[in-house]
Amino acid sequence: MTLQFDDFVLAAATADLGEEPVAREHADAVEFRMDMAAEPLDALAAYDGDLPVIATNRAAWEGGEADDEGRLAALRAAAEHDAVAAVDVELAALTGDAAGPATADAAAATAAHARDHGASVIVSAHDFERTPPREALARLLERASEHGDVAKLAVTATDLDDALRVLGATRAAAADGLTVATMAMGPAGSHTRAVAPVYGSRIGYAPVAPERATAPGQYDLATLRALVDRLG
Ligand SMILES: O=C1C[C@@](O)(C(=O)O)C[C@@H](O)[C@@H]1O
Repeated sequence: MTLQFDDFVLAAATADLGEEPVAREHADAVEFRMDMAAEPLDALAAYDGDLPVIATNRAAWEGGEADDEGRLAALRAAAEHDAVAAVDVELAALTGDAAGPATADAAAATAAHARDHGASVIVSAHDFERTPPREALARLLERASEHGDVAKLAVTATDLDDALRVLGATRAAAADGLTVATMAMGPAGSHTRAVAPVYGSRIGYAPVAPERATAPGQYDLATLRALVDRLG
């Protein structure tokens, strides 16, 4: 399966691919949080859903639950499944900033392997504490774009000025021709999940049920679908 990201893609974020049938009504894709799943590669092998899968194996150092040991190898194996239309690789892994040069090589090999198997590469950067200054947001989106098909930025808004900065950076990057996915985490940023697509963000993430949120401030899937459709 393929995902182009020419149009907005709403991904049901889940650790359980068994949620796909319920997600289908509202989602365009499933984000499979491999790092939060028990036997993720077995689950992918058994997957027979209709929705394309975005495979994410989020590192513990980037707010996820995966150890570095075997993390990128599992993502490479995931990319070999036909249902996997995109993989998510952390910018800090690709640059070597987080886990060193060996990880940078493995991350680049993972992105290349995904492409060889027809999967797009989403390059992501997260900040679970703050929203960096506007220039830094722009730089992160540019650097992520150099490595991937979609540059994804999820930062934490503590007030409306933070949220506005994320929307401004989204608009500027999209106007420059970058393919971006942006959102502000936390309660002050929730509305950006509905509004950022208006400014050019191409991916939204939402859990099927609010108690299974994969990040702070997410709306549930049906709510985000309704908001995005209404604003779009
Ligand atoms: O990176 C992202 C974005 C996200 O953190 C969010 O804020 O919706 C949710 C994650 O599941 C996904 O991998």
